[in-house]
Amino acid sequence: DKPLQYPIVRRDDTVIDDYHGVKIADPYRWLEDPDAEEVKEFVQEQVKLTESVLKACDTREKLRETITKLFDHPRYDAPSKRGNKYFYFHNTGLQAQDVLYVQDSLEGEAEVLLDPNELSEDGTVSLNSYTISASEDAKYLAYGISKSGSDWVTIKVMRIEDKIVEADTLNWVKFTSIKWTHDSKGFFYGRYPTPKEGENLDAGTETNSNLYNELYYHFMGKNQSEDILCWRDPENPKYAFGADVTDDGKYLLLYIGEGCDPVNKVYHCDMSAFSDGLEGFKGGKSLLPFTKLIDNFDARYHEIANDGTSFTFLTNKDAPKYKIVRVDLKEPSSWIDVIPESEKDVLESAYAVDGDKMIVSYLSDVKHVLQIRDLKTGSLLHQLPIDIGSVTGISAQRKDSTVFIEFTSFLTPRIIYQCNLDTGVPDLKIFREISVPGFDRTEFHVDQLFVTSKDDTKIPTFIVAKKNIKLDGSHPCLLYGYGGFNISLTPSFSVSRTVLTRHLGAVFCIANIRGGGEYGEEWHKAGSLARKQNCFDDFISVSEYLVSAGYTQPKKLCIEGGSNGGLLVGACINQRPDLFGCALARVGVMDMLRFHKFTIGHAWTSDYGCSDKKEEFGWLIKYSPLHNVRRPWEQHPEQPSQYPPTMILTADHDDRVVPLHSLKLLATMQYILCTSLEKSPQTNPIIGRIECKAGHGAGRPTQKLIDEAADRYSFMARMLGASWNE
Ligand SMILES: O=C(NCC(=O)N1CCC[C@H]1C(=O)O)OCc1ccccc1
Repeated sequence: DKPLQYPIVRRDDTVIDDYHGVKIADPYRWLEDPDAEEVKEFVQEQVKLTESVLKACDTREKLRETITKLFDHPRYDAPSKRGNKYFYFHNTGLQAQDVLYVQDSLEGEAEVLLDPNELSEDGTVSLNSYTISASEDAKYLAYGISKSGSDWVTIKVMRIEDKIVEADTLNWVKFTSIKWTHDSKGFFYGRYPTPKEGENLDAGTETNSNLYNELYYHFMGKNQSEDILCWRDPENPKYAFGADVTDDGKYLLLYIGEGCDPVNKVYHCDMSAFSDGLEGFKGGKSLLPFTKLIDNFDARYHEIANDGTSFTFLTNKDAPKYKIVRVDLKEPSSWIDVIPESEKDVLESAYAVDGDKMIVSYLSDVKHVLQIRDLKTGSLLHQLPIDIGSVTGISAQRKDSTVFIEFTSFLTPRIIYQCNLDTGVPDLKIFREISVPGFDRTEFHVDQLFVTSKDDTKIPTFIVAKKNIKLDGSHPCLLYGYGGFNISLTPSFSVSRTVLTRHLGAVFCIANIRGGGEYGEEWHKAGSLARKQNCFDDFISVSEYLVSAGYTQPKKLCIEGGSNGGLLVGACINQRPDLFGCALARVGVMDMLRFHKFTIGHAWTSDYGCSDKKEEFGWLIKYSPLHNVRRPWEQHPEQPSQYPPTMILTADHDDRVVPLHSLKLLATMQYILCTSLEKSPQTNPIIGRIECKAGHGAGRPTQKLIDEAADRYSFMARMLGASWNE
């Protein structure tokens, strides 16, 4: 087909930065201002170009229709018991946002408690978080709402008995949980300072850096201006604060983090020592009096339970695959192991249940294993018999003897198990099973392979495909990856992926590359900082394996990733443009020299490093997608290849990874590969899909999710030459 008409975009060649003596041009710096008319025009031009390409993708409507139909099935999440009531989310199928229900008993009549779909016409207002006041009765629902997918949250409070929404409204809130004191008089939450300059700096389109986080306590019935400032640390503007109130209502725990590494400080405050609760701290005279238990960033500590001053923590201190430890606040330097570190498996989470037990979840070769253990001794009581797959949620409280477990896998949409611990041997009963009409799991097969990477590291790789495919290299293949921030890609069910494998004959793969948490902190570190290139080597090795083993061939292989995974895709097409038949880079981090300047980007230096430092600039400049676009036909004249067809996706309210990353890479690729040449060998399209009134992904309404999937995968289908079969 005829070469695309790309817009001619202004380059400002006067913008040249000096990084430790190295001059780096940044001609599209002007694309960093979301409010500039010129940037809005750039976006409009790209939207038009992309629409013209998508119109020619003939599976687009079929995909939209089939994904919509398969998506239209009732979904639930596990119930949570709070006080004397149960709470759970439910979606009838195509509702824009899940709805929060409440019931007096598991069998009782459920009623709608909060329906976010009523908060906006187009479903773009979402429920970001919620917490029920923790006293005996479930008195209040405190909840955070987000608009257009932004990370900014407005906290509201509803009285549960009559569903009246109180006047209390808290703004400038981001990245926080909500923790009630047990007297239900109020709750702790984290926020950022109200900016001095103009308003509209919490729209979700601004790029201002989020620094100087603060911890507050809100009294019900008061104005936010009367909230108590509990903690802040002006000397350390990158610090972020999290609070927790222990089950006995006595202690306030302060977690202090500085970035995204699994490391934090832990301070504690005995609130029972305050004569009249937190009232005494009104007027902001002083911060709360904390005692420092851990005052360094050597490890992560997460509280599991306490009995008086004896505290049980999950930690990775001297245990990169984590362990459970105990300390008495009265003797803060003597720690004992309760569950020692496992040789092979990662101890991912633990919850106190049934008074004297805990349910622990291990990740073992990227699949979850659940155990019941004695809280005091750590000894193994029961192994819970769950299938190969993922535990995506555990709903448990120490005072309850019943636990709810959310399970999913590639071929299991979701099963919610109910586990009663007060009977001798705990039984796993199916409480609810999500079924997807039209999905027949017997048509598919799942494998887990271990692919050898460039340095001989074994990379776990899941492969999902129709049964009995021939390994003749003929299949379109979608390879998905992430590789960072200690995040593990475990098996999950996806409607759109099911449609691709069923109707496009696609093979779907997940590569558990380094940088994730699949094998604990060593695996995470092996794909971070100076070793970030391992992520790309791993992903490229898995790609080469899929070709050599006969699953697919380069021109039928599509790679996809989001956010840090968008960086993965951007780096891999720069390094091996010949290896892929299509690339989908979603909300990617593409400018590795400037990411730390925008919103919460400064927190990511724990994985990436920072160009402010000479050595770390040296790491970043080598793989930064924006700075490594080069003409393949000039690099390797012997094989005049070109970049694969590439779709770069972003959204105007993405204030996690601001859109400038994608816009600058798009302009750079279109210039270097296409518009700067009279006649360019680059005939594969390089396009941007820029969504409006949408953000990084969380809270995206159902229709927008479906529309984007239809666009992404119909582009992929056309570029891979995949045809639709009923
Ligand atoms: O930024 C993240 N998480 C990392 C994140 O969202 N990243 C990391 C890279 C790009 C993007 C992604 O991959 O989703 O969470 C917010 C936060 C707030 C306060 C302190 C630490 C973290």
